[in-house]
Amino acid sequence: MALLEVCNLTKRWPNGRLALDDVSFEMRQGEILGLLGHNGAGKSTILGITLGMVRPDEGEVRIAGHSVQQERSRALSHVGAIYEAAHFYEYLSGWQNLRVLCSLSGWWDEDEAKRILKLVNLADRAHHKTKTYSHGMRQRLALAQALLPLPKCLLLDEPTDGLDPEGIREFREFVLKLRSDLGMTILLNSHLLAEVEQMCDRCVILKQGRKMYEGPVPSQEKKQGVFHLQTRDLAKAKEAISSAGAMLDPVTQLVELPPHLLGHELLKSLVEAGVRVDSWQPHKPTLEEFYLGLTGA
Ligand SMILES: Nc1ncnc2c1ncn2[C@@H]1O[C@H](COP(=O)(O)OP(=O)(O)OP(=O)(O)O)[C@@H](O)[C@H]1O
Repeated sequence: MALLEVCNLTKRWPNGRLALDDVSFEMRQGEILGLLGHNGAGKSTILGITLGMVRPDEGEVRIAGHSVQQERSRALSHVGAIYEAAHFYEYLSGWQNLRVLCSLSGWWDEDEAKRILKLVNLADRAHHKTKTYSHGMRQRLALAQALLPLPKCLLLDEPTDGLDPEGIREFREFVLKLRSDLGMTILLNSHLLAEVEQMCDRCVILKQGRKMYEGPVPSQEKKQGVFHLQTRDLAKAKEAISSAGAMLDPVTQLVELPPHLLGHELLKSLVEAGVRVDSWQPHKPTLEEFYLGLTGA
């Protein structure tokens, strides 16, 4: 069942700029979906609409079946978010900040707060002032805030921006844990293709406000009919490959097979033609290759 449904969103800003053009996609319960696109592609506008902070011209977002535009508080009761830079009261502790911020929404449960602070690895610093926190700790406090009260769905807007490699890895592990331990559904808005590759089940790619792709993260799938060849006999290989009806790109050494030919059959022909084959592997395109090909960057 879809937990979050983005339905036919169109948004034109008052300055005439079209930020979103009929964008739809959905997220199933328990999945991690990456939202990708160049600067200005419309990712933050989608998040803003999903959080009820931006009004779409057309379309709506439904969370657990409730329309954000029609039943705002009901829909948003299922969502936690890290959206833009997190702001805290610097002279209060992490614990006090959580208490104040949660109380604004009329909800506070001390045991739950303790549990979440432990989950994000902040329990031992919870009573220190936030002005003493590192950037990584602030992001973990923002995550704790997003998780109170336990939402079904988490929206993360560039959550690892500015973190060092250790902080990025730590944050990634937290997020994967949230899915495995709590079955959380997570929308991740990120510029970091490697992050999306490592964390997401599926992705949506936007270009100039339009959806260009929705599906599995491409690098997780072997591309049918494309092999990577490593050989010292490039000229001989090229000849054997073209006489079998396939194509070799001499720069990338990728071989594209015609539909009737199987990889092991072409490998046999290469060996029979006397080509010294160092390696012959099904090609897994990276998300970067796929993304740049699609967005024409
Ligand atoms: N408040 C606003 N008023 C006018 N135009 C806006 C406003 N907010 C965003 N835009 C424009 O809408 C388009 C989409 O912006 P958006 O912030 O959603 O893109 P993004 O994909 O999140 O970009 P980035 O990766 O740089 O954060 C851009 O052309 C942007 O300039």
